[in-house]
Amino acid sequence: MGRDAGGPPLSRRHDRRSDEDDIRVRPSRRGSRPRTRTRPTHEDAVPGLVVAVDRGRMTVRVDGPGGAPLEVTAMRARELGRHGVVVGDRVRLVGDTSGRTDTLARIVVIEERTTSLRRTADDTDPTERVVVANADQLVVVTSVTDPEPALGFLDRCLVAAYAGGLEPLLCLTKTDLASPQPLLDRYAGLDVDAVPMSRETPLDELLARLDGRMSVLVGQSGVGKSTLVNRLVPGAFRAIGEVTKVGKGRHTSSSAVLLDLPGGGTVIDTPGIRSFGLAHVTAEDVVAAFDDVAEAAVDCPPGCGHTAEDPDCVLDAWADAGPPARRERLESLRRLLDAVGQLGPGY
Ligand SMILES: Nc1nc2c(ncn2[C@@H]2O[C@H](COP(=O)(O)OP(=O)(O)OP(=O)(O)O)[C@@H](O)[C@H]2O)c(=O)[nH]1
Ligand SMILES: [Zn+2]
Repeated sequence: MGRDAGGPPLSRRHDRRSDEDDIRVRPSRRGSRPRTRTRPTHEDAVPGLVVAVDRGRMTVRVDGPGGAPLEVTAMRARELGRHGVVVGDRVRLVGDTSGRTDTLARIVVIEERTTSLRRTADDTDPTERVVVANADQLVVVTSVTDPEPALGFLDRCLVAAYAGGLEPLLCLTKTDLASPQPLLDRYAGLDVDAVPMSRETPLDELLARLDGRMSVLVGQSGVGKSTLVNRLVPGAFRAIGEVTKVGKGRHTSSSAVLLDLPGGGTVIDTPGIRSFGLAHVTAEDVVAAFDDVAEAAVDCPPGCGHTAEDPDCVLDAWADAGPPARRERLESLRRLLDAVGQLGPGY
């Protein structure tokens, strides 16, 4: 929207068009100053991908000379206001994009996000933070034992994935120690894709799902996520066996970092994410990720939470009217909806 330098306050305007005409015939008292501030078009800005964020400094990957990837350090331009930049953001840069030591470019545009993995600090604090932008899938790494699967955390990860537009994938580690079957059964009703994994399992099955896509990896401490990342991205050198206490993660180790898979595709490791506050998520956001359920739920009363306690929820009737698998699907979905309703990120 254009801003007039010398026009009357908006409240006194009756007809915007005549007002503009008025200004044209009666030049602003400030003389040569242009009436409408011309915002830079940034047509020559260089497109890039944010691969790391560290205390206000972004590492942005751009096409260097000859198309070879080049990493440029950049800051947010002031004109972006409070708009945050996260790993996975597609941005446009101006200034020094040479990537040489001690140079700094400016991020002037953040492209619209296709997906956003979000969380809130806890379930009562509605301030939401985008953790990663534009990722295709959320890979939830969980061990089948040692440590025992944190079911509440798994449910919460799935909810965050569905609410953010990411496809969830379960990567079930340490299958040399126990069977993944109980976990597979738990999520069967939701059709969540799952890959069993141990240190000895070939990576093919997992790589087939990561190929050509941008995937975020989340997992609680000790599940074997670093072991996995080091296998997937030789040279990533993620620290293995490091003890991190929930809620006491150091900031230096908590930022997400984007890593390239040798065969194509990228994984984003999120060492600091041990919980998902879901204050920003509604039951509707979750239900919307399941076409069949969403279609049935249009007959629910407005604001229906779709849980077993919601008296007029039509989903029970929907489940009863179909094959037994529908009931299983509804039960699985309601477990996720319970996670939305629960308080406390440690749930
Ligand atoms: N038995 C078995 N142990 C594994 C497997 N994968 C990893 N481990 C062990 O589990 C422990 C934790 O592995 P990490 O890779 O450090 O786990 P993490 O998820 O990165 O945990 P943090 O370092 O706390 O973030 C280590 O002692 C690994 O050697 C597996 O497939 N089977
Ligand atoms: Zn309902």
